[in-house]
Amino acid sequence: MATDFKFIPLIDVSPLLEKWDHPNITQDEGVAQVVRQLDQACREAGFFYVKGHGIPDSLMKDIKNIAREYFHQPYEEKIKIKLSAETGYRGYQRIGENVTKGVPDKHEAIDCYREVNHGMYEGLGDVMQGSNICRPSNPPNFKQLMEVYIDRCTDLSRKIMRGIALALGGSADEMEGEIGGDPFWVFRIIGYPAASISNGHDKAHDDVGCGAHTDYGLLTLVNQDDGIVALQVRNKLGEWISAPPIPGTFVCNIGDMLKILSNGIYESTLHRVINNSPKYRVCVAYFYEPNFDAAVEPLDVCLQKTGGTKNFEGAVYGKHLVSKVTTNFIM
Ligand SMILES: N=C(N)NCCCC[C@H](N)C(=O)O
Ligand SMILES: O=C(O)CCC(=O)C(=O)O
Ligand SMILES: [Fe+2]
Repeated sequence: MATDFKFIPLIDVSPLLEKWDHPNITQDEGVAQVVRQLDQACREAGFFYVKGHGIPDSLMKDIKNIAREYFHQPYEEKIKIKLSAETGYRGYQRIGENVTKGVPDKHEAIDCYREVNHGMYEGLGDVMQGSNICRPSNPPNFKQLMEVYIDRCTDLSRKIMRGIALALGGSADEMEGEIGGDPFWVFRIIGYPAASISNGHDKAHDDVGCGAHTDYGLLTLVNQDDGIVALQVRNKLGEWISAPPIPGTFVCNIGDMLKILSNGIYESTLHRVINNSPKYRVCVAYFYEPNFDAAVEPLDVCLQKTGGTKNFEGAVYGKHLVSKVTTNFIM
């Protein structure tokens, strides 16, 4: 359960990454320390920064720079990969098309999902079926860079999830196999326009780049633009705690499916984005999600720790996702 945390902790995950598949992983003191930090962060904030993650700084920067270049293009170019129901909700959405709790968000984005081929997951996959137009051919390199980046994030997320599984008292591979062995990742490249100039008057309200929401799956890796403070996380007192960018780190947070799996020991924390800076902000978000057809239920080990009663209904991840994407857009 989120507490009245005032800041978001930073965790060096390198010991976990070094030993992620060691048979005696639970006996390693370095790993045990990371696991304790993950547990505390997930209980208190549902958010944490990671360093020592092994993804080169150059790759983290390159993907943000190419995102910036993409959004800088004229609308006619960007709309060539327009998101719609026909594309399986993949592709480009302009400012105001994504809606959170009924309010249009002040961001543009490209949404990309793991491939869904015809007939996969029986009927459940149909909504998410689409060509891969979410992989733009302009700027050149974009597609290739995206693929490299997504692979690295998938690998890192799997290893962090192993640490989280241990933190919950399970085995390291607790969240693999039927739950997350074939993760239905989501990849979003997001652009937030600079704050509008208010002629010195107090603005009646901030322009909300992305309204308060929780993420849908297991674990999100956010690669934020350096130098702009815009992401905010809500604590138990209802205060919005900033998550300022720390160069070279990812901001990680828990999604709705991990809340269910942990039977509420961990929760998906509300967060939002307000870009009050005079600069355009880019953000590259990678979402590590369960298998599309995973039937997500509280883990036995978590049920035992929480008195044996299910605090949440189970969910099929694909259904949860479809219920979100089909209501997220006004186009
Ligand atoms: N795949 C994820 N998590 N995307 C996050 C978008 C959150 C905003 C969305 N309009 C909503 O209301 O959920
Ligand atoms: O822009 C950010 O920093 C976070 C974006 C986010 O929360 C999301 O896309 O789910
Ligand atoms: Fe989010």
